[in-house]
Amino acid sequence: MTTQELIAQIHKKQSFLCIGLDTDLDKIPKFLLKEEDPIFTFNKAIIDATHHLCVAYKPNIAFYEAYGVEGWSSLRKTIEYLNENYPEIFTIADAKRGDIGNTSTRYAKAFFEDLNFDSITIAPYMGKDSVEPFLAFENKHTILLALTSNEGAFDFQTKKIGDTELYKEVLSISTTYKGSENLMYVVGATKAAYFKEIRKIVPNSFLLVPGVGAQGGNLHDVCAHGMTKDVGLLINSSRGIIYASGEQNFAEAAQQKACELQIAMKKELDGLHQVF
Ligand SMILES: O=c1ccn([C@@H]2O[C@H](COP(=O)(O)O)[C@@H](O)[C@H]2O)c(=O)[nH]1
Repeated sequence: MTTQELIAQIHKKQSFLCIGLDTDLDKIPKFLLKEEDPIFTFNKAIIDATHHLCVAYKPNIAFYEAYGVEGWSSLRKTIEYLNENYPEIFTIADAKRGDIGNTSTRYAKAFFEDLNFDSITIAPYMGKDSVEPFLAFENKHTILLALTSNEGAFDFQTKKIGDTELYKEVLSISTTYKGSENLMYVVGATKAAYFKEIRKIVPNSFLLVPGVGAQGGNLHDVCAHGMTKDVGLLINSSRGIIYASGEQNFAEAAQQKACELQIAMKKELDGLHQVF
């Protein structure tokens, strides 16, 4: 999917919501456990109930790998279901990969070619030759971890190298990579105070923003400092939406939570149109 197609979807749906499919057998409604593939059954119901309210889904790969071959099969069914039934949806493999060049190429082939995701999250720690293999894929997007939502982000990411914080170096150096027009960045909603600085370095890039809801980040604060004229934000919520209910009505409850976020996002978009 191109960035322009993603922007068009955001305007059409008046939403920049990304729903995280962190599907955990210990948390899904118990009655689903008798299904042949409970993870896919759960994901399909969530997707069918919420696809009109969001522009992206983000399966976190750890939740699938944890169940071995069966988990990987549920992941494959989920991405195939999305691509076949909702091709307008932007898909994110939250895999946090990155390795020496030839290994990164295999990761890229796994997620972009075999599974046909639109994008993947990548750890930037190994630098240029670990990231550029992902950027070589046309109309695929590489989402670099810049300033993450967790407390441990302060261990390294905000430490200074000379006069500059590490996360700022990640942002500015990565813009020099070949194919950098396909870069997006992860910035936690819990780090709203940093968005202004981040926008000085990457004024137009899309930011994937996890951390609203369960982690305490605030949508309005993120939008106030992070929005661009093309919106430039994908706000992720996982547990806050998909586990809204553990009962028979789990999909309706997820729809209700997604709807609340979409309404809040529409308000932010209305505000944006008054500015630009
Ligand atoms: O900085 C980061 C990077 C990734 N994540 C992931 O996003 C979701 C957040 O889930 P919630 O339930 O909405 O808190 C999850 O998959 C994380 O691994 C992040 O939280 N922060």
